[in-house]
Amino acid sequence: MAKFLIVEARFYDHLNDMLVEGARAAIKAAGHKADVITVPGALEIPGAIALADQSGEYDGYVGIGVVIRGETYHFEIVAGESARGIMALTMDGVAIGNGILTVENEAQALVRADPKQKNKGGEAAEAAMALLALREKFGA
Ligand SMILES: Nc1c(NC[C@H](O)[C@H](O)[C@H](O)CO)[nH]c(=O)[nH]c1=O
Ligand SMILES: CC(=O)[C@@H](O)COP(=O)(O)O
Repeated sequence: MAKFLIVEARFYDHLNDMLVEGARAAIKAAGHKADVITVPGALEIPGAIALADQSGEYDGYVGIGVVIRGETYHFEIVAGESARGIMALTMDGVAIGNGILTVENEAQALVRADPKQKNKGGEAAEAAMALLALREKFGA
């Protein structure tokens, strides 16, 4: 059994509830355990994962969040830099699934957050578990 940490940026409660539900369900269905911590926004997710990984307490991570485009360039920064930070950690061998929605509007987010529709939270958890399985396969 592996232990995962779901790191959620709780910007939109109703959307995060669905994303975390999907991630938890996928992890439980695979026979693993999950804890959840909350950070202010998506930009804090990579740093929180890096800090948690230093503890050695977790085998893998799922980043959960919702970034909805506003009026300024900030969307590109939040969406792009949170993804880049997660990618940098995965390239360093940390098993992370990216469940941060980067969307134009709430309607797009609802479809992707809903476990009964696109279930992006569950999808991200599956990705984290797949990377952990590769780590174990390659003895990393
Ligand atoms: N606009 C959204 C943000 N913005 C906040 C940043 O993620 C960050 O917390 C802040 O810049 C302080 O470092 N975060 C989201 O997760 N979603 C958004 O739509
Ligand atoms: C994704 C964002 O940062 C966005 O919510 C911020 O909105 P705005 O660009 O209108 O300040």
